Amino acid sequence: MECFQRVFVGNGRSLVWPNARCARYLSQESNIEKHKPKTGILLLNMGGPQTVNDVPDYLLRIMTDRNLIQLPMQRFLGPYIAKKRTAEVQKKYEEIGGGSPILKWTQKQGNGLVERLDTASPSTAPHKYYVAFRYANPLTDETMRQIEKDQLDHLVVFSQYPQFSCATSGSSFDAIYHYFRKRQVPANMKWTVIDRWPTHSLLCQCIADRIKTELNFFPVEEQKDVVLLFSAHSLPLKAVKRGDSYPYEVGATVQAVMETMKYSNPYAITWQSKVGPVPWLEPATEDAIKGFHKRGLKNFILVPIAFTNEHIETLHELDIEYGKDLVKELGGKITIRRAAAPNDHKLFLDCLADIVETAVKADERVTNKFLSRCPKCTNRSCQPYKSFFAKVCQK
Ligand SMILES: C=CC1=C(C)c2cc3[nH]c(cc4nc(cc5[nH]c(cc1n2)c(C)c5CCC(=O)O)C(CCC(=O)O)=C4C)c(C)c3C=C
Ligand SMILES: [Fe+2]
Ligand SMILES: [Fe+2]
Repeated sequence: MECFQRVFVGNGRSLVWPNARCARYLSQESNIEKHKPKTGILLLNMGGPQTVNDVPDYLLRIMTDRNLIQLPMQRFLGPYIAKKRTAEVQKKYEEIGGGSPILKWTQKQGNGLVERLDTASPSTAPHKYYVAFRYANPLTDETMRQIEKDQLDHLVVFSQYPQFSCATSGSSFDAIYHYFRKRQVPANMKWTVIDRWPTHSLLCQCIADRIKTELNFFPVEEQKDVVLLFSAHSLPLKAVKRGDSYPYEVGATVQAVMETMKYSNPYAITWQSKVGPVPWLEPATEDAIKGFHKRGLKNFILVPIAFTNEHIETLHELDIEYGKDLVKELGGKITIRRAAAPNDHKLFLDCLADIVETAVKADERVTNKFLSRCPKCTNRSCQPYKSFFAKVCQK
């Protein structure tokens, strides 16, 4: 008899619950013990400040992360730049409602994911999701402590960036390595690492659906000419020259989405959110809109392609700076709509669950053998002998 059974709770929803008639369940451990999660799914992301008061710490962590930014005399220059940017960044958060929605969306995604896994994979249930942010609460160290306490059988480390960059996913993996640098890795806990999923078919179907929703706001006869601008966070050219795979993986996502949409519309990849004076990937989203507008194009949909939640760069940069301010600057003779991020779209929750289920079934420590080592990178997250993968996954 199964120790766990599926209990239907209405609205077609179900939960996995201890089976009170199971002899093993009754005779052995307590109810509480049986509720102990067996499989954890650790959702990695950068996070964002919950309130404007959290902005200084958030920026300080960003500016002192050498996997993300390499500055001369970083210990001094990093905090200095963080302090200088604080007021400007706080103002932006105030304009989008006072804080980042990343945690809210991640929790919705975690709940949707666990619900699906409990139903589809009772043998590895109960599942529990954990959130580890790199620059905001809940931070990686705090979450790893909880994971150790929970004594899981299996931990699935799941980067929430679909495309790998050693500045983003790499930095999060490095934070886990850092946590275990002076600690024992839990001996009985199995690990699975999901480091990228840029062309997953359900991700592409979800993004295509988000685009179609926006296309329907245009007059039918204009819909096929609406320009889709897939907008990804830019990357310094220095990182591209080191061999970071992020730009190619962003390209792969865009091609897979367009394939799903049967190349129904004109499209381009553009890059947003450059910071500082060094050269970054171009064309910038703003310049692309201006350039296409000059050539007489007037209908656009901006599609966030490298981040799965709404965040400051969709809600402020795309919606306010381009969707409102730039439209005004261009004399109002242009329509810019924006596709929603995947957020809690059903197809996206199905996508997350499919990725985890497939990875667990494959029973390999690392799901993608092309674990990024930028050929010329000196970042700690790229150095095999020091890295998280060497310590945790490849022993
Ligand atoms: C998803 C892809 C991202 C890549 C690649 C990336 C690289 C990258 N970022 C910086 C510097 C900053 N990024 C900042 C915010 C920020 N970055 C991403 C995503 C990627 N970054 C997101 C989603 C956000 C916003 C999160 C939120 O708060 O909602 C910031 C802070 C904001 C600011 O000061 O304007 C900095 C700084 C570098 C240098 C880099 C590549 C090496
Ligand atoms: Fe960034
Ligand atoms: Fe690298």
